[in-house]
Amino acid sequence: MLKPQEAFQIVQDIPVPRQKVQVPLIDCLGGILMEDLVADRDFPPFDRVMMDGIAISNVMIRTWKVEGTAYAGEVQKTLVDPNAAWEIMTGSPLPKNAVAVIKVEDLEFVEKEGERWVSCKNESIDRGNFIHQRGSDILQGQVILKKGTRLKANQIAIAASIGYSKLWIERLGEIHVFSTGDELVPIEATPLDHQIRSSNSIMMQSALKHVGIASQHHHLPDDPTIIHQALTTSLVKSDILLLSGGVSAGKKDYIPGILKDLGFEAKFHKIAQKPGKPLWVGSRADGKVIFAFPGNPISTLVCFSIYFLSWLQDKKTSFPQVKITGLPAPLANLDHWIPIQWTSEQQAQVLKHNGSGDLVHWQHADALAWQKANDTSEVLIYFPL
Ligand SMILES: Nc1nc2c(c(=O)[nH]1)N[C@H]1C(S)=C(S)[C@@H](COP(=O)(O)OP(=O)(O)OC[C@H]3O[C@@H](n4cnc5c(N)ncnc54)[C@H](O)[C@@H]3O)O[C@H]1N2
Ligand code: MOO
Repeated sequence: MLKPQEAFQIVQDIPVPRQKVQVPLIDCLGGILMEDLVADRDFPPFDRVMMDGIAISNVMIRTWKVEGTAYAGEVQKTLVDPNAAWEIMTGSPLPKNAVAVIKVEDLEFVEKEGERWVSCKNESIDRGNFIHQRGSDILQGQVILKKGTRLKANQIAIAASIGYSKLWIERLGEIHVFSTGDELVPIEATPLDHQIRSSNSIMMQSALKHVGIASQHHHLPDDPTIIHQALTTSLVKSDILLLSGGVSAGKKDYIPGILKDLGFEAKFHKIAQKPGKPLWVGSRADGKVIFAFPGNPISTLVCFSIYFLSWLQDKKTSFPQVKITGLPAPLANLDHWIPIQWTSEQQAQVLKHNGSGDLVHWQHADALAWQKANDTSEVLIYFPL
């Protein structure tokens, strides 16, 4: 049977299916840019004043007559008298002939016989002071955002500043999440004695929502015809399906067979790990990918977090180490994911629980310690939850 690290690598090597779409800029976050974007003008487009204060051309004198006031949003002014100054505000174009800006905190203004004068005690005034020079960030016609860039908020701002209200991007489509099993009822239902409320799908959908991915949920009974039909319909719209339940050895564990009938090739079915042994992952020639998680809530949680989310987010999973008290004896043939809780910054203790169907005790888990088969060490690597 596959070791977790082998399974992890196989999953990482599956291409994440993405859709090519043109969407409003507000919806582009997290998408991958499909074209180079070019600066439509110099940035900044004019010599931009960086501080509220005055703009001057003579840096050798310390008192200037004020010729006028220039605000952001006004056309560029001209400093006519070489020994005079313009009062200027942050964001305004530097007046023609000015060579430096002095900030208002270093200035004193006085009114004399109907004229406004300004003086400054600074010892030296450097030319270019507080001037964000035209084209110093980028010149018109140069590539400002490269094709293939994953768009974060600051890159969305750049696209806006060069006039793109829509972009062509590659992004994840909606993920379809399926719970399966005749024993499951919706959250709001009152279960009969032999029934339980479904919790796996809302767990996965919440985690997806947290990372900004839209999903929809459907429940399926243990009926192969209905499952086959529902998955066929879903695969027309969605590139990634997440299923929980029906993948182990029970008489109604139909999922692997149905996925084969739908044209999916299993990358693997079963990993030498506990919990989560019967995880099924596969893909189809059209690039669609299905993760079918073992139904026990903790098995779904562990497989979803460790294998699926790291794949989806293209994250190199980091595995730091911690010293752990209360470890059980290692298993002979399976790697063991053990819930641990921090006792200090350096140490953690094992949480007692009743197996992978026990959501209650696992609520306190801060991380999953990875105890490899036959490994008796008390210092283990872990996966934060
Ligand atoms: N003979 C064997 N039996 C089992 C094996 C095995 O190798 N041989 N593997 C065990 C392991 S490990 C796991 S994990 C489970 C996984 O089984 P399935 O994927 O077939 O899941 P189900 O049988 O459908 O359900 C298992 C358990 O989880 C509950 N469940 C399912 N879906 C949900 C949900 N959406 N919300 C909450 N709880 C859910 C379900 O009611 C069952 O109690 O199989 C072992 N058996
Ligand atoms: O995934 Mo199973 O939890 O080992 O019961």
